[in-house]
Amino acid sequence: MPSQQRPSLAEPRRASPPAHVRVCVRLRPCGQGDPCIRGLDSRSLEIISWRNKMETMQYHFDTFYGDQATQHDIYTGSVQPVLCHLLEGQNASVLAYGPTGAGKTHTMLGSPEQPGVIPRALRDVLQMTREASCSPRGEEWDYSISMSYLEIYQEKVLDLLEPSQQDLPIREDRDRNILIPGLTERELRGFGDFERHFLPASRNRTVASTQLNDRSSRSHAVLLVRVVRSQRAPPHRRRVAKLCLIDLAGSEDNRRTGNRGLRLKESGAINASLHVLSKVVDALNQGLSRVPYRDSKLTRLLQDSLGGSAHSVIIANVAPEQHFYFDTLRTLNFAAKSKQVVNRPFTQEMLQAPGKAGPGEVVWGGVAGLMVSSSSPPPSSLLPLEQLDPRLVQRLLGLEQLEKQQGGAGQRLPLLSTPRRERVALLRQLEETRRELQKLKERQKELEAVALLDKACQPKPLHHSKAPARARKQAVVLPLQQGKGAQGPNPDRTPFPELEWNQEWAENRAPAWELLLRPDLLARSRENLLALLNQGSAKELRALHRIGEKRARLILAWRQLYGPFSQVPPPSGRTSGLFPESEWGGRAGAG
Ligand SMILES: Nc1ncnc2c1ncn2[C@@H]1O[C@H](COP(=O)(O)OP(=O)(O)OP(=O)(O)O)[C@@H](O)[C@H]1O
Repeated sequence: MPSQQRPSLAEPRRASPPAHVRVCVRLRPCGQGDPCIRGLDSRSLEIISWRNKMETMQYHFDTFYGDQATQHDIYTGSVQPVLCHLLEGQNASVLAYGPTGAGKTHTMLGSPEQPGVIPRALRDVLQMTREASCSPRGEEWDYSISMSYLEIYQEKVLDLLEPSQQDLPIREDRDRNILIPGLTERELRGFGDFERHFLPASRNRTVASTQLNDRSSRSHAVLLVRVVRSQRAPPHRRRVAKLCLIDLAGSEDNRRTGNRGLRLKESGAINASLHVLSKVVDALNQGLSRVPYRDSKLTRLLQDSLGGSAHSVIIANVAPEQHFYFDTLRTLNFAAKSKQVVNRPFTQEMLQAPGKAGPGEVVWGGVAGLMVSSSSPPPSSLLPLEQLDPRLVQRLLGLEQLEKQQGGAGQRLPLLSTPRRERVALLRQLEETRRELQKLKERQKELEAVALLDKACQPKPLHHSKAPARARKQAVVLPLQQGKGAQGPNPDRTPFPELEWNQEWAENRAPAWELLLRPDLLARSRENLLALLNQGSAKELRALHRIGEKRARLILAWRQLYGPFSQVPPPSGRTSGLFPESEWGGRAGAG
């Protein structure tokens, strides 16, 4: 095969030593009133004890920045050191945490006179890649940098570069990289590009005046920067790293903020997600098997920054005034427990055919931290074989071989003639193999279910052709199919018999009762149906007209993989069925 067409190959991940989350605390200058906290040295501080005002409690962090510290100090002391990992293909993230009005936005964004972490980091990343490509060894490498910018507002993921009200989905690929299909990504060739995209986007972030801050952030803002390093000549190695810069919304004590109405609702969402963040840190510290990343959008998005694959820095911002006392204490306690979180950064390199993966394209197979993609394919068994992770294909082939060896009549392994110890080991290996194979088969079934639902979403073609069905069938992982039986593939038999039903649904023939109902009743019944589709158990779904066991399972599988449905089929017209065309279009586009 010419190298040009060779599929991407993933090398095993190269793990770095475990890295503790680095935690620093920044104290903002005191406004009115007496301070309740003061620094002791470059790592420690003390705060008045709530039990006894004559006593203090001491805290130690990686770094403590007093109220005289400059933006430059914070950046060079805590942020700059982690950026070098980006060129090694490892992820990094910086997160500003703290109560409202304590200086998070000042630290991350700053002002034209005192630029914060974000502009400084972008300037340096651009500079670093320029220098690396000009160095004598760098001649063989191309670098590309791109950015995306989003906010999480009231549990909705909103694009700040191309603002709309669409709540973007958060997905995870099989290598646990977090993806946001549909999120805009802009290429950055210089700092001018960054300013051109970032400044107007920052104005799109939701801010409002509260009693504690005139310009209080009402959302968590996340800037994602992707750094891709590709080798010009064969073997075309490619490393991708992600820098995640996060300005969290501040926790708010609503007895003091005086928030009402919308502000109170926003505050509820902010506090709830910060509470989940705290639970995530607790779960990681206790080594629990279930870390509640999925309990909020924020933690889902931060999954690879906390306890994941990134070099992470938390900047805990605190305010010195006494009326911030309990907020400060909570922040310090969060910061103290975050110190114990250990991340496992790794580098993964891909061998990539030149020109295959430009900015915005996703290489399947688990590039470390490849997070944002406006064109990532939905996870589906319909990926052509050459796009499947080669390790998986190899594994399947090996398993298939073993399965054949142990499964075929008259082909049993000569276990009886093997010495006892080896026999036990062999049997154990076979058992493991069987379990693994079972898992893979289940996964494949799941993917087939998704593929089936994908198909159901496509508008019905005017002229029926069998070609698409064949193409899909071909793309299903081959070794497993072969393992299914001796009949071999039957070209006349659709691999997905349920398609007929789905096609019918996709055609959207309005049932007569819908046409007769009053519009308000119809709308209500559709709302109920949507709630049932999104929350119903398999049993409840089966209670629906024309939904049997299989269809209920398909709906559950879809829900699990793609999140809640946003619409039910409209009563008439030519839309694509259960999944609205726009939504489907977004997903298809993401593919
Ligand atoms: N280190 C600092 N030096 C000077 N001024 C500061 C500093 N930190 C914060 N400020 C000022 O304090 C005010 C509140 O800061 P900022 O808006 O950054 O708080 P925040 O933590 O982002 O609040 P919220 O969570 O409500 O968005 C701003 O006017 C900011 O300029």
